[in-house]
Amino acid sequence: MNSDNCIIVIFGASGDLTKRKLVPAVYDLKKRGHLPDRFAILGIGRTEYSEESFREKLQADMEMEGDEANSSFFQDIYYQSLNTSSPDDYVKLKDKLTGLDKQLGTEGNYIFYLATPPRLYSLIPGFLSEQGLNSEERGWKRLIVEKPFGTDLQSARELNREILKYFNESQLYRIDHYLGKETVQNILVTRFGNGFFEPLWNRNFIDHVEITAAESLGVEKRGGYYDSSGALKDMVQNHLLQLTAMVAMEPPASFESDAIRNETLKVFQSLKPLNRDELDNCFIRGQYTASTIKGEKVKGYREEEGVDPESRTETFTALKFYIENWRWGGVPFYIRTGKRLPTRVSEIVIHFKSTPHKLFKKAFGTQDNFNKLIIRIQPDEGILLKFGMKMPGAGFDVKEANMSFRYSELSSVEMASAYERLLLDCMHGDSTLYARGDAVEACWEFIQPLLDYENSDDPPKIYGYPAGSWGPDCADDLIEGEGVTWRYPCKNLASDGMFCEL
Ligand SMILES: NC(=O)C1=CN([C@@H]2O[C@H](COP(=O)(O)OP(=O)(O)OC[C@H]3O[C@@H](n4cnc5c(N)ncnc54)[C@H](OP(=O)(O)O)[C@@H]3O)[C@@H](O)[C@H]2O)C=CC1
Ligand SMILES: O=C1O[C@H](COP(=O)(O)O)[C@@H](O)[C@H](O)[C@H]1O
Repeated sequence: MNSDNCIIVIFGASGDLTKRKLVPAVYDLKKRGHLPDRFAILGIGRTEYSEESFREKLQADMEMEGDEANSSFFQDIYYQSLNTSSPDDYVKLKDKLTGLDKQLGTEGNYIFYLATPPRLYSLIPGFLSEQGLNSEERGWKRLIVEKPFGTDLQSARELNREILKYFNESQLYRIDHYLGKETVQNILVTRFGNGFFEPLWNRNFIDHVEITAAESLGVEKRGGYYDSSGALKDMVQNHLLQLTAMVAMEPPASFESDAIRNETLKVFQSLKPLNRDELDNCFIRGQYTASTIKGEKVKGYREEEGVDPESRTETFTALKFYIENWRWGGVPFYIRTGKRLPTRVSEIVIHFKSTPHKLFKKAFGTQDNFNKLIIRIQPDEGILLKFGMKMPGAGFDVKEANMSFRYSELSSVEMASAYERLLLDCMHGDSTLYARGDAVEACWEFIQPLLDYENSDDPPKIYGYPAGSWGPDCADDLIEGEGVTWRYPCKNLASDGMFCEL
């Protein structure tokens, strides 16, 4: 599909997200021939740059030299310094855009990308609207809003309400970059493009579902932001619940954006509310402590730059919950995410029920339940099916066997980054892989009792776990059942450090 000629206006253009994700994503789109003939990026920030010095900064950030740096891509990048809170500066922005339209032929089609501190997300749309920059009289106007979309249920509702005064839902693109990952989209194809998974995909055959998003890095340079957020808001409210919806949703009637988003919303609306009395048994919080990983000393969270030395913000969380509907009644979902875990891996494990009668166990003493489907989101994307097979030789010794598929074997084409995919979708006006306002609010509604508990006078415990381990030991207690544990794709790496209550 061809994209319309357009300008991407990035607010927060001197920031980390722009240099690490957004501009590289547009660069890759250009390399793959996905950009329209007439196109520009207009960077916006308070910092003063000339257009040339802004281009040079981006080339340096992207470590580009020689031919790459001289490519026509950088000639399409412009910059305007602007104080996001000054109404007069938006007059200058409008003039700049009108000038670029005349010069380049971009036809008044603009994507406004909000990559600023989140408090500005509710202000910038109002200022844009004062200048008529939300009007689609001449060219389309789309607004991409970065995460976090609110910090709790009330603020998310207010933010929706405020932005919707100026932009319609159809113009609004709330980004959740997990939805841009190829393998996340592939969950839909796996489930709804094959006849044999779906008949088993329900409470009759599935024992429990496990979703993990583990990171080996700590908070890096984002300590200031992270300390006011924590794993629950940073990862669970958005990415992990979106993954849950992909696993749990009903087949949509069509592949239209709203058909899919209606089904994901129904999942969020069916999440069994977490009630305060149960929370101590289904909600675990952890924070990484100093340790040694592969011989190297690693800081604890409280020693990280920008973090309160007495912080009680969780860098790990695990949660057990249920989806109350016909398909999933009684099936526990376990999710966990954390920083400074032993490896970077995101995966979904569907644990199938064991056979009703353990024929081989009775006769020969061995027959575990091997039946799992593992959907690996990253890295080394793919799908692994585990089942039991007879070991060659006498008797009936049953061992685990694997059938695996690697995404990289399907095509030699390099996979697009999530931001690349999502930006292209926005250029095409396709919001399927963006979160709808009602879904974002439903996710906050589910999380809110946990936030209330965290902010109460008697907050939940927080446990220290050594950086490089799989989080607090007590996370294992969440999963109930004979011989059932989390899947550990790689062993603990921490060679010292303490598990403790903080
Ligand atoms: N970095 C990441 O990996 C991710 C970031 N995000 C979200 O994207 C947004 C941007 O993040 P990130 O790039 O890391 O943040 P940075 O702090 O690196 O950049 C923020 C940018 O906003 C600009 N800005 C505009 N107005 C203001 C203002 N009034 N006060 C302060 N800064 C202002 C700053 O430029 P100037 O000073 O020139 O005005 C700066 O370029 C955040 O909301 C974050 O939550 C989401 C996912 C990942
Ligand atoms: O949104 C976020 O996601 C990243 C993890 O993304 P991934 O694509 O690397 O899995 C996380 O590090 C960050 O804290 C969070 O804000």
